[in-house]
Amino acid sequence: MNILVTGANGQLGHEMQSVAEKSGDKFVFTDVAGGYERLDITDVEAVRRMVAEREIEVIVNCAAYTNVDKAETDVELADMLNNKAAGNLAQAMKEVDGTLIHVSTDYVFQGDRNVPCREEWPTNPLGVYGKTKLAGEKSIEATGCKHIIIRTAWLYSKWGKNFVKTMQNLTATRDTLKVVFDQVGTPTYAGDLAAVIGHIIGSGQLDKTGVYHFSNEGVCSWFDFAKAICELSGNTCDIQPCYSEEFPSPVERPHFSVLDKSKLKSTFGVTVPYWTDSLKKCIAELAE
Ligand SMILES: NC(=O)C1=CN([C@@H]2O[C@H](COP(=O)(O)OP(=O)(O)OC[C@H]3O[C@@H](n4cnc5c(N)ncnc54)[C@H](OP(=O)(O)O)[C@@H]3O)[C@@H](O)[C@H]2O)C=CC1
Ligand SMILES: Cc1cn([C@H]2C[C@H](O)[C@@H](COP(=O)(O)OP(=O)(O)O[C@H]3O[C@@H](C)C(=O)[C@@H](O)[C@H]3O)O2)c(=O)[nH]c1=O
Repeated sequence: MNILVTGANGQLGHEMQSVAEKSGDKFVFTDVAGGYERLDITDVEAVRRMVAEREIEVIVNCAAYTNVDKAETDVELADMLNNKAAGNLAQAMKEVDGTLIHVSTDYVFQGDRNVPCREEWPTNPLGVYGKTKLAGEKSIEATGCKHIIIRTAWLYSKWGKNFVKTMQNLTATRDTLKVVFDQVGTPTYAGDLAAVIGHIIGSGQLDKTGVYHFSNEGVCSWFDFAKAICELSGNTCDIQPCYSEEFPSPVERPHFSVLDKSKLKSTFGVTVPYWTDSLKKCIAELAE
């Protein structure tokens, strides 16, 4: 199969490259930066051309606008990337009867119930990032293409910018730190998400159109996550829990966005690593 990966220079895009190395399928890795073959997903004609020339049957969309705070004032670009471009990719797949594997977020939920969020629950994003990601899901569905939308959460890896790398730096350079404990969710190691995407492709289950949830197993607050990162990195910062109000941000985030993964596990038959086990793996990789 010929598979197009967009956003190859991002966290998930990098991890998809390890998946490709172990696969018999032919992958084309693209981005707007980083020395990959150039594909701007906002350019629908360029997407169509690449799909036709490379006879693409599956697109794995790892490209997105992921700066949650900045999206509040950069609404047009966030919408262009997270919504309209997602629709472009879906349209291109519809035209060749291919499948779009797309990644969305726990931030589509308001997060005001303290039970794990299920796929069919009502959504109510609190900020521009979440709103544009939800609009992207709807744009994909509207094309009628075969699609697998995976909502994930709190993604980290050794690549790019993420909470693990930020906390490693802060806890190595500061004596004390405040981290919110009233936002609860589950971290996701991008390598585990890429492996699940590889499994879905490899097991020929691309016709199982729908929305699915995936994160690592377990539950924690950003405070607990920060404590684990600090300890596993061998740092000794005094981290104190705080309320969201004490950590100023232009955008409100969900208080409880743990994702229920039952649907993905039963549909695709995958087992999911516990969050601290995967965190240990990533921190070991970062130490190399
Ligand atoms: N990060 C997280 O915590 C979470 C992410 N997600 C979702 O998971 C997916 C992957 O996220 P992640 O790997 O962290 O994302 P990254 O921000 O690490 O990577 C996104 C990539 O897309 C590229 N890109 C930007 N504009 C374009 C464009 N016009 N055409 C093609 N590529 C472009 C970026 O390039 P450049 O850097 O040059 O802009 C970057 O390389 C996204 O859909 C995201 O919404 C879901 C939950 C949590
Ligand atoms: C750096 C820092 C952050 N925080 C808080 C801010 C925020 O509420 C929380 C996490 O910080 P971040 O900047 O990583 O948050 P954020 O960028 O909102 O992370 C989100 O990114 C998008 C792309 C997603 O899809 C989400 O799943 C989620 O991963 O920790 C502290 O309390 N203290 C600190 O020192």
